[in-house]
Amino acid sequence: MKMDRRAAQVTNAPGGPEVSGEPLEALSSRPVHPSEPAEGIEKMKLLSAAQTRALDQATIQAQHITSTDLMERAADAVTSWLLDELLLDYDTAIHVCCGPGNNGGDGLAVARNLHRAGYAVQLWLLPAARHSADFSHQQQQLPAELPAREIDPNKLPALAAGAVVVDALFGTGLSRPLAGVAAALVRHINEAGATVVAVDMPSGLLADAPQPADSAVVRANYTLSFELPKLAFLLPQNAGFVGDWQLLPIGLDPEVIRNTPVDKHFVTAEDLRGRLPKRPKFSHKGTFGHALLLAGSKGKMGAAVLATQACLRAGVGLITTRVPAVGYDILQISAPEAMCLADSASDHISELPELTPYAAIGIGPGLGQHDDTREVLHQLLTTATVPLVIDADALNLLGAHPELQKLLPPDSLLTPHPKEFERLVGEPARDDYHRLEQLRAFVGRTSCYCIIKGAYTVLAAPDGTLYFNSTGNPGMATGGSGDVLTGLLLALRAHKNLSPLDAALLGLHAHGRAGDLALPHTGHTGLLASDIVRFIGPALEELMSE
Ligand SMILES: NC(=O)C1=CN([C@@H]2O[C@H](COP(=O)(O)OP(=O)(O)OC[C@H]3O[C@@H](n4cnc5c(N)ncnc54)[C@H](O)[C@@H]3O)[C@@H](O)[C@H]2O)[C@@H](O)CC1
Ligand SMILES: Nc1ncnc2c1ncn2[C@@H]1O[C@H](COP(=O)(O)OP(=O)(O)O)[C@@H](O)[C@H]1O
Ligand SMILES: [K+]
Repeated sequence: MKMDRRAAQVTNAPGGPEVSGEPLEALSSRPVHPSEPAEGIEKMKLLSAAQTRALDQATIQAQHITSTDLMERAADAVTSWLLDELLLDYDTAIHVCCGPGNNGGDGLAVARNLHRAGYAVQLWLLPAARHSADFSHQQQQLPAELPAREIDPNKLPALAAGAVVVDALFGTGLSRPLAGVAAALVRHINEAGATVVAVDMPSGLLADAPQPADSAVVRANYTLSFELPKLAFLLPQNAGFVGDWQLLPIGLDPEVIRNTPVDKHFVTAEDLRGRLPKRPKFSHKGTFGHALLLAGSKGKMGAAVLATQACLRAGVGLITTRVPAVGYDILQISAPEAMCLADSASDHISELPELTPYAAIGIGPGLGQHDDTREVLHQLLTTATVPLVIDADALNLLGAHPELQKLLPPDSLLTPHPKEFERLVGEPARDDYHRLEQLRAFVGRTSCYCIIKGAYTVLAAPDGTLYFNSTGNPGMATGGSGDVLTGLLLALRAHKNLSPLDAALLGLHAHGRAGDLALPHTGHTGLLASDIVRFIGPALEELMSE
C-alpha cells in the first residue's frame, strides 16, 4: 500500500497529552488515563458502502458541485496515476471495461482522458438494461473516434498478456454476487495475465462484507480507491483480489468525514504524531515506570530476551524480568540493562514475584504451559492492580482454561496472532469478517483490549471500536517479532501518561514502523526480530510531542 503524498501529509494530531515542559509533580499527579481515548484518531475512517455513497452526496451538496464534477475528479486522479505511476506507454493496449453504474461512469471518463492524451484505448461496456444518470452523461461525452463496444458473451475481448485492463465494472454499488456476462468477463480478465487496475474496488468484491467463496471477483494488481480505504482491503482473505491498493484524493468533504460516525479506523502516522509525551528535562528512571515481565522457559529464552530488549528500547524506566533458573545467565548477559529475578524452578516459571514495585506487567513470551505456570497466571490475574499485557503461552493457557478469562482485569491488553485468538475463543472463524465479530464479542465480554496480529494488525477497544494498524512489512513474518511487540507494549503500558488506547496504538504503529525502518538495512528476507528492536527508538521518536 502506498499512500498518496497529499493524504500522507504530516500534521500534529490533536488530542495528544501535552506534557512537555511541565513540572514533574504535575505529571505524577495525572490520572492513569488522562486523554479521551479515541480523540484525534479520525484521519482515515473505514466507511461502509452506504456511508461512502452518503459522503459522495454530502460532498456534492457541501461544495455546490454536480455528481459529474466529482466523477471527473475521480477519473482525473485515476488517469494521472496510470500515467505517472504505471508509466503507460503509447503502444500499450489499454482495455477499459465499464459496468452500468457510476463505477462504469468513472471508467468512461478515464477512457476519454486516455484517448485524448493519445493512448491506445479500447472501451468495453457490460450489457445492462439500465444505466446510472452519470454513466449516461459520460457516454454522451465520448468522442466519436472512441467507440464503446458492448461485451458479447460469446466473444469476450482478446486481452493480451502485456495489456492493461482498467476494471470499472462495479464499485461500492455491488449488491449481489456477479453472474452471467459480468462473471464470465471477470473470469476472463483474471485468466488473461494482463496488468489489472481496479477503479475504487476490484469488481465483485464487497466493500465491507464477505461474498460467497466461489464468487467471480477481479484479481487486481492495483486497486485505486478514493480518499479512504475500505475494510475489505485490510483483510488477508481479500489480498489476492485487491493487490497493491492506493488512495487518490478527490476532495471529499472533510467536515462530513469528521461528522460521520464509524466503529472502524485505519490509523496513520498523522493520527499518532505528537501523542507520545516528550521526556521532560528533569525526568529520571522512576518517571517512566518499572515493568515486570514474566517470560521464558527452557529452550525459549530468546523470547524473554527479545521482549526485555524491546521494552528497554521503548523507553521503560526499569524492567525486571522473571525467568526460570535456566534463563538467568542468558538474560543477564544479553540484556544487562534489565534486572533479572530467577525462579526456583529450573525450566519454567513456578512462582509469582511480589508485585508491589511494578507499574505494568507482561506475561507470555516463551512461557510454556506448565501447570505451575498456569497457577502463576491465575495468581497474577487475581492479584495484579496494574495494567497487564498478555501474550503467547499465557493466551494459550487462557484458551485451555476458559474459566481464567473471567478473571481478566478490565483494560488488560491481549496480543494473540490468529491461531492464538482461535484458541482463546475456542472456535475457528468462518472468515476474516467473522473473526472481527468474534474479536468484538471477546472485548465486550472481558472489557479488555485485544489485538489480532497480521499485516494490518487490528486492535479492538472494550467498546468494540476497531483500529487497523498501517505500518509493518512481510519481513516481520519471522519468529520473535511478536515477542518484540509484547515488550514494546509493556513499556508503553508502564508509562503513566498514556491511556490504554494510546499505549496500544502507539506500540502497534512503532513496532511496524521499526520493521519498516530496518528494511533498507536487511531486506525482507534478512529481517530478524532483533532488527525490529534496533529501530524501536527511531520509530517512537517520530511519534513524540514537540
Ligand atoms: N463515493 C465516491 O467517493 C465516489 C464514487 N464514484 C464511483 O461510483 C461508484 C459507485 O457507483 P454506483 O453506486 O453507481 O455503483 P456501481 O457502479 O458499483 O454499481 C451499481 C450498478 O450495478 C448494478 N449491480 C449491482 N450489483 C450487481 C451485480 N452483482 N450484477 C449486476 N449488476 C449489479 C446496480 O443495479 C447498479 O446499476 C464508486 O465505486 C466509484 O467508482 C466516483 O464517481 C466519484 C466519487
Ligand atoms: N506480512 C506482515 N506485515 C506486517 N507485519 C507483519 C507481517 N507478518 C507479521 N507481522 C507482524 O509481526 C508480528 C508477528 O507476531 P507473532 O506471530 O506473534 O510472532 P512470534 O510468535 O514469532 O513472535 C506481529 O506483530 C505481526 O503484526
Ligand atoms: K471496479
